[in-house]
Amino acid sequence: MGDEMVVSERRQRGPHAEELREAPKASPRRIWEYARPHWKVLLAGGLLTFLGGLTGLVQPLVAKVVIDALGAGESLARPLLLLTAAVIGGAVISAMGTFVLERTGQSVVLAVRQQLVSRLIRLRVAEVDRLKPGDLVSRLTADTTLLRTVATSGISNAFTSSVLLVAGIVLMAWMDPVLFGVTAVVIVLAAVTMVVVLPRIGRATEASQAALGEMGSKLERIFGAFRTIKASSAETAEIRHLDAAAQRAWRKGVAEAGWSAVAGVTAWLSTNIAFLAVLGVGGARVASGSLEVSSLIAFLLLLFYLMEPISTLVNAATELQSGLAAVRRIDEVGNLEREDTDAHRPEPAEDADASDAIADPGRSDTDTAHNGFPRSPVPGTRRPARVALTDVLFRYADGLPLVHHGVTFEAAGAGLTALVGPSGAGKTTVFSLLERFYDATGGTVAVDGVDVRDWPLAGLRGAIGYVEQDAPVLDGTLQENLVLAAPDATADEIAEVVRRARLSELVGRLPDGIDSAVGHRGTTLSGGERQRVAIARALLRRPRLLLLDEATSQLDAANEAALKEVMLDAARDTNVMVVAHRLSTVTSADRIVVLDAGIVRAVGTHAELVDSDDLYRDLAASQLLTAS
Ligand SMILES: Nc1ncnc2c1ncn2[C@@H]1O[C@H](COP(=O)(O)OP(=O)(O)OP(=O)(O)O)[C@@H](O)[C@H]1O
Repeated sequence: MGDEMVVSERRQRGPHAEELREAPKASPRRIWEYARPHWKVLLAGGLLTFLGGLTGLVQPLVAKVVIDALGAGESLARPLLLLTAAVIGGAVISAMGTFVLERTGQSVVLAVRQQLVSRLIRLRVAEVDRLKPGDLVSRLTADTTLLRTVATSGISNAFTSSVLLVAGIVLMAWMDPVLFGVTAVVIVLAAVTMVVVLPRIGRATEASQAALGEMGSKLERIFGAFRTIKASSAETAEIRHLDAAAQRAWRKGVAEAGWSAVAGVTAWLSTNIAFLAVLGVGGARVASGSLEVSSLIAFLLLLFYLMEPISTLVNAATELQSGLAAVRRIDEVGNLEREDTDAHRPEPAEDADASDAIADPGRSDTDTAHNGFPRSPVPGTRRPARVALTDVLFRYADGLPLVHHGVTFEAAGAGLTALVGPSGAGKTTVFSLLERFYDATGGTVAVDGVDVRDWPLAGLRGAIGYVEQDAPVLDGTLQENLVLAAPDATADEIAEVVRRARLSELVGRLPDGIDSAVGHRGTTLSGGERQRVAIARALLRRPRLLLLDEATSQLDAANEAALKEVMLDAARDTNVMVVAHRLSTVTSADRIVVLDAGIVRAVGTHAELVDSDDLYRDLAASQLLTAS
């Protein structure tokens, strides 16, 4: 024990940061990357909007014809008809274009949400352990909602306004280069102001979204321990925490609104000043006879017409900044370490042990179906798993002390193995390594002679039934809870585990039987019932290895006896490992592993250990209650 183990590069995990790793500042290209799959629809929508806008551009030109016709005393019927057709046609085409573009925006958001959900669910346990779920939830809800604005009106408005603006500028330059020069000076000054203002909008948005995320985390903290908050009369203090985050979101929101107002007024002022300047310079030129009145009016109309695309473009740029802030927060989730669900990796490893395990005919129960998940095993063909830990070194994160200092023990075949030891000895951590919630820092954790890191993850977990210490029951019905890990279980199989987990009486008592709702976190069930539901769920998976983390709280005698019976029953044909906190559990165990401060002190039966191990004798004398 205690030998330094070298872990291959492949197995090393990245540094363990305390917060979400900051994604680099998002560029507008990131938003384009999300939109790219829809480029054809985007193009069609863009063309429609552009066409709609073009008919608008034609209007000043037609107006010039109307005025010229008026001056020449010609009929107005034709030009007016043309103008009406341009207005109505333009409106219809614009509406179609806007719809197509906004629909694309919604599709972009849908894709982002789907990707985010799949990333969140596949996060490694280690990442979720150090993060705040409430903040992650806000990235899925609040940030994607923000992205929707930019991906819908933002993309379409930016696109249409830019095109119209460019067309307008070209038209202006063609109509009168001098007046265009006057306009350009004013517009360039406005653009410079925007360069200063826009990044500030982005930063304010990001800070306000972060504050929203913090509110989510605080709420999640409160509802995660609602009874404790009430019982501790901590409502006022918790409200203060939430209020502080809400105030921060408000401050940043106000800052964002302020900068947006500056951007808006800059756009408005610049076009109006340009209007006045053109009127002044153009008027002087009309007076000197170098410009026709109709040309000045047409130019002013064009400028007036361009006011809208300019302010829309400014709005779109503002939204783009918010969208980029949201994309950055969404991208940070993408940087988190995810599990390789390796649904399509057929074999565990290249080493000899691994191929032995695969070739073993007794392994029919770990066969994988088309999607890599274990098939329902044929009763009678299940072979209990072999578990072996060899010189396992483990720390939860770089910089933290070792939890396991070289743990070595074996638990092979059917039977009950009890892990005992003082609180914090590293018992639950053994289960986390077997389930690969975490990977060992050194040494090997093997199931059936194959390093767990070389098992396809779905295959490994499919062979294991796991009952956490606080035996979580999820919101939903009893039936939904039971089939969580075995969605294909038949009614007979469910009835069988209900009987084995001593739940028949409960099912009989509930108003809707097995279809009764159990409440958020199973609050309508007792602690012992929740535990048995969790065990039944694990058993329904027909595991070859059952990991049971015994609750530290005391159960009443009837519940304790029921639980022990269920365990012993399962141990007849399954390798059952239990983190034991009760004397009755260990005395029934076939093998007891005594862990102390990250090393295995002794292995044996109850009788052997009472004779040979002082720590065990003390633990047994104190009923193995680990809160020592
Ligand atoms: N996610 C985690 N991150 C960092 N440290 C952890 C984490 N989980 C557990 N630890 C630490 O690792 C050590 C071993 O924890 P573990 O839960 O394995 O102990 P245990 O023997 O099961 O204790 P108990 O009997 O009280 O449940 C403890 O010191 C604990 O503080």
